[in-house]
Amino acid sequence: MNAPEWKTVKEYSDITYKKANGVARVAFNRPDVRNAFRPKTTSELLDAFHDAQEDTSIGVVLLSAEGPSSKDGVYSFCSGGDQKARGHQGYVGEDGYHRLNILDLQRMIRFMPKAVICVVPGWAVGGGHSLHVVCDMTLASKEHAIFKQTDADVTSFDGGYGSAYLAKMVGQKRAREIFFLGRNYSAQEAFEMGMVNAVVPHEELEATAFEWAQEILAKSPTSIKMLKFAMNLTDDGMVGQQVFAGEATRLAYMTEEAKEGRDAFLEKRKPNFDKKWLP
Ligand SMILES: CC(C)(COP(=O)(O)OP(=O)(O)OC[C@H]1O[C@@H](n2cnc3c(N)ncnc32)[C@H](O)[C@@H]1OP(=O)(O)O)[C@@H](O)C(=O)NCCC(=O)NCCSC(=O)c1cc(O)c2ccccc2c1O
Repeated sequence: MNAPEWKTVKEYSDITYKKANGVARVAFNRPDVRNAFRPKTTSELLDAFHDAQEDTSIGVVLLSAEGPSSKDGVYSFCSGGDQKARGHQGYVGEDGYHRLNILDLQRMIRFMPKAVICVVPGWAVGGGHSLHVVCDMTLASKEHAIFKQTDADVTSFDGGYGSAYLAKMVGQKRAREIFFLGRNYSAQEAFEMGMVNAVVPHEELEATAFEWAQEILAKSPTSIKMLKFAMNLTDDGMVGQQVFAGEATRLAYMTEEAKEGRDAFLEKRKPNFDKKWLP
């Protein structure tokens, strides 16, 4: 497969954002602090993800990271919330407000009607670990990826997707070990636990993610969207039902029956549903 011709969509300070061949690549770009996120980082991520969601030519989003660190050559995906930006009630942005807006990004990833692949070139820690959990799939660098949960070291706890959903993925005992002990796990160990889809040689990581994206893009967009929402549904309660049902409503709107209902209202007449009670 030819190398993608990435085109920068928009310049940001804390992330990079590019597109090529139906794929959007959103990447952390603070490698010298292991790609820790501050509120500005998260706002930029939300902006880029919103653009990718709205762009009908985009079917897959890669959430990745730039690197390595210019200080010591270490690769990272994301080390979670920037502890230097952490204030009394959350992470403090330039506007002085305290935020936990990474949870907004988690929901955006979870509910966006497109596949999101997490590309982990190095450390995936704390809130960075939770982000990989909430993505639809994860590809990890064989040589450099390390998965670690430090929430219990810094009095934080992702009580939603980061932990409870992780437990559905790797099992209760493993999830508790990951959070309670905060150990390092290699890409291979994460794969064996069921939280990584493939362990990829570092040099091939980005190309492999792009190939996986191309395979998904060859499928039916409606099927991918409905499958994602169907798999989310049982874990997302009423919101999951709402998201799935919203798409079912969209499909119903496309029927002749729905057009008749709309037209009858606009023409101030009774609808003629023509007794199409299909078996
Ligand atoms: C990631 C590490 C394990 C890497 O260790 P290593 O030894 O390789 O590197 P250093 O520790 O020397 O780090 C290099 C350099 O980067 C800076 N840095 C690294 N991580 C962060 C960070 N998270 N914030 C700020 N700065 C960071 C480090 O200070 C060094 O800088 P120098 O100037 O000295 O060069 C290790 O770095 C590590 O353990 N990092 C911290 C991981 C962490 O605890 N993250 C926060 C977890 S909590 C969280 O992320 C979180 C955020 C939310 O918004 C939530 C919202 C709602 C619920 C839960 C949330 C949540 O859990």
